[in-house]
Amino acid sequence: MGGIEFLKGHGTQNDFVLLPDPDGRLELTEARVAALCDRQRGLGADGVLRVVRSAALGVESEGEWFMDYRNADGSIAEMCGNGVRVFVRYLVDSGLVSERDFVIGTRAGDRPVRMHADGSVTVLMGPATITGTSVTVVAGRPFSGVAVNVGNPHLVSVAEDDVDELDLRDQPDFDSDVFPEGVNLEFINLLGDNALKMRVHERGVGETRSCGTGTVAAVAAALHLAGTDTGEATVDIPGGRVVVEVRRGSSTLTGPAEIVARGELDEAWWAGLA
Ligand SMILES: N[C@@H](CCC[C@H](N)C(=O)O)C(=O)O
Repeated sequence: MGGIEFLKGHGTQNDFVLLPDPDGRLELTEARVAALCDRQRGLGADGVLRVVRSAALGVESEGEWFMDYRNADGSIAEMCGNGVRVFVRYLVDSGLVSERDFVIGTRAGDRPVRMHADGSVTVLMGPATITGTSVTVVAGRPFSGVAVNVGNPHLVSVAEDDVDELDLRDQPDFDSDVFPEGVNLEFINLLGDNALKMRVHERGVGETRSCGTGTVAAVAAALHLAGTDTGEATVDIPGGRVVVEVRRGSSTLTGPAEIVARGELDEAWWAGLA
């Protein structure tokens, strides 16, 4: 029996293990995802992208391929903006998709995508919906924020000081009445000239070097605070830069996507994790 194929990739240093599983045969348990993502006892990643045919999961989608995304702790999330770009890069590079414009199925719904000649990818991210306000506490310091849903939940706080100064090693507190399923927490500086700087503490992961849905939420929140719902901005995250456009009822995310390695998992190790 052949081993289990994997690839490693990242989008602005939000990194993923990809598991090609076209027919949906892999038994992807929480324990296996957590072990794969562990940077000491596994390959190390912020999340897992299982590459599976929508039909194999019985998912209704215009897209042939479904992004089955899992957070590093094994939890399931609706959507991953950086993950979609890496997923697209893999599908095109491997010849599984021959078009440059196509649709990916996700738990948040279908996401139309376009892969550009330089390997970067634009994703139509759907609406970024402002759902209210809430407060998060980082190392005893409260930050009020704007709650935004981009398929998954976010709370975006504008920081007065440089976001580089924040200590995001521990899970910041948040209001679990407002976010019963947990929340991704973004902290931004408004740089002017349609530019933001952002750091993020992701649900199910911890601090990451980028979060695509988070950058869309950040731009939507910044526009909302400026009294509008339409605009474009660059977002600098520790792992690089993306470009976000927000319109009423829709948004796009454009950024790089890289595949860096491929190999086979050890079958005995995998079997021992079940
Ligand atoms: N890194 C992702 C978001 C992944 C899901 C998130 N942690 C959640 O639980 O909602 C991105 O690039 O969007």
